Amino acid sequence: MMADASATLGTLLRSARHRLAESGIADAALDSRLLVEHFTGTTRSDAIARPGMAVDAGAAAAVESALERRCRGEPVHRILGFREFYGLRLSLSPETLEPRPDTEVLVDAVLPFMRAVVAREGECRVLDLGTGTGAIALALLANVPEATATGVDISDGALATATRNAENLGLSARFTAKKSDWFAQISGRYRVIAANPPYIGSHEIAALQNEVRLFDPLRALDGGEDGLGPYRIIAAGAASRLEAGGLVAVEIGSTQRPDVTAIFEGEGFRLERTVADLAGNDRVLLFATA
Ligand SMILES: C[S@@+](CC[C@H](N)C(=O)[O-])C[C@H]1O[C@@H](n2cnc3c(N)ncnc32)[C@H](O)[C@@H]1O
Repeated sequence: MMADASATLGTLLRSARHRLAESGIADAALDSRLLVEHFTGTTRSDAIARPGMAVDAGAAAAVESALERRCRGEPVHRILGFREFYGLRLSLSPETLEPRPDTEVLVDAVLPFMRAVVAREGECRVLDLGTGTGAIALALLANVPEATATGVDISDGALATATRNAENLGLSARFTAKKSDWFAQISGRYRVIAANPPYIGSHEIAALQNEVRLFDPLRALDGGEDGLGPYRIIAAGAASRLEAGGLVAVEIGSTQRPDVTAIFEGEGFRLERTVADLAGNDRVLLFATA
């Protein structure tokens, strides 16, 4: 499909879907709709009510270039530059992991605890280790107006993106971005320590899907030789940064529950709860001090 000065929204949507399907893109219908809507500035309602509306040549050319990127395997949200997480629109950058729906399970698991703390004490301090786009911290803040959060990352680019996301969402007064190698620069105590650390074994990276391996930053994926290195550091440092009665919530790979539990138990924690993701896999572990 070439940019066409006489394109209408309906023809553009149809040819975009056809083009992605022919290239073997699994979600051709959804991806084509997301790309066309975004780059033409239209909505689903426009597509239904006004399929004959003209699309100017600039917008059609932008759609064309987005489709080329998608056909070459770039994930649709990387092309859009943002992704929805827990109802929040988060900007992405090359230094940030694209937040995943599985991580929303961690937010769901922590929110009731935070609300109970706020009901008793009027505040709740959260530390989000490896914050990336700020996804976990910002979703928690958006849903608990009395809470504050510090988002830690080792990547300057990720911290810049998290800061921008906090500003765009009106949460920056309660969010602090902090550069730190896990706990190295963290001195205070927090009621909740949350982390979705890199947890893929270094030798498994080569076998990941291209969309992950080529577009998510390696630093967000690689958990060292056995994928457990970050958990060992986080478990070892958590007790001295946790307030009394605090909670540690970590996302895990689907087979890592026994290993991660043993690591935390070895540091004096007790497994409170295992939470499954939408596919039924173990995905989040909640620990309290024993
Ligand atoms: C799997 S991503 C999670 C991002 C975000 N929390 C989410 O759930 O979408 C892991 C994050 O940990 C960060 N990270 C990796 N090594 C780190 C370290 N030594 N100290 C702090 N953050 C680190 C990466 O830059 C990345 O943003």
